Amino acid sequence: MTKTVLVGAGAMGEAILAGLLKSGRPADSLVVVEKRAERAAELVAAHGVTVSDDLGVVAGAEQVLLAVKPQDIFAVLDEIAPSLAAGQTVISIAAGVTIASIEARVPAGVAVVRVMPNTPALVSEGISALSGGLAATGAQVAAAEELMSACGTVVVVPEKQMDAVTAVSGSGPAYVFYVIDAMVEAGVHLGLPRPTAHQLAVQTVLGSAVMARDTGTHPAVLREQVTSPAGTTAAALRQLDERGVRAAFLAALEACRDRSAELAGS
Ligand SMILES: NC(=O)C1=CN([C@@H]2O[C@H](COP(=O)(O)OP(=O)(O)OC[C@H]3O[C@@H](n4cnc5c(N)ncnc54)[C@H](O)[C@@H]3O)[C@@H](O)[C@H]2O)C=CC1
Ligand SMILES: O=C(O)[C@@H]1CCC=N1
Repeated sequence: MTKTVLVGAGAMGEAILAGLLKSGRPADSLVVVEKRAERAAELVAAHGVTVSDDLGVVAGAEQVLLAVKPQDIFAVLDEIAPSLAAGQTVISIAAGVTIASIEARVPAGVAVVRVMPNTPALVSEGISALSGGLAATGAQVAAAEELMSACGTVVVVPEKQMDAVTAVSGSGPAYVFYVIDAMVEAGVHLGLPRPTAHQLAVQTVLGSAVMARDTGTHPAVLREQVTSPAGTTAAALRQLDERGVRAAFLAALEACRDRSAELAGS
């Protein structure tokens, strides 16, 4: 029996698919619905899953995970609603789109769970924040948590925090890749061979993240440990402060949160 139908296998849908398969989820318990034929062929070749272009396959599935754009989700919901029945769970990862707006489009008794994942799901190092809707039972929320735990860590949050979550972790990988890219380019500017600069920057970010997670020490303290009096790090951090990098992060995350809230009405 098809346990889970994944609708929309773009960047995030494929990352979740890959995380599920890597965690040992059998390919025959999943069906992917992807409307672009070229993309569907890529997914079959890369993951050996069944890919359909028929949204009717959601009938009878335990969970229907919607990974289409916020601008497309209501059209998809209107199309699948006649095939849904009480007891099924619709899981949406669409940024900004509220549980209430999804509940209004599905039959009574269909559970809705809203999730904000991130792309490191692809390597099982993602983090997903999850909120259950009114019709979702504890068991259905737990099943959604279990599904997403194949992609990394899962935290349960009140839905009102979802736009802020999107600003920190949903879009967060993009800021980290931006920082890595900037460090590599700066390293090349300073004369390092590009592969060396790349390896140094990536491992530095990875090692720092693991250290922050595993020691539980406040990041400001970890930063102080790197900063010798009148040394090199102090000279670098002074430039970051003078150029307003901390303020830029605040403005960026505020803009992200606001855009997420705007997408509610898309
Ligand atoms: N990209 C990311 O890092 C994250 C994305 N999200 C959310 O995930 C969703 C997808 O985002 P992306 O993967 O970036 O977008 P995308 O545009 O790469 O993927 C969307 C996919 O849905 C397919 N699609 C559209 N309508 C369809 C239909 N009727 N039937 C079947 N397939 C259909 C498209 O062909 C495309 O492959 C969005 O709602 C976004 O807010 C959430 C967290 C992180
Ligand atoms: O950029 C976006 O809208 C999506 C949602 C979170 C990350 N990517």
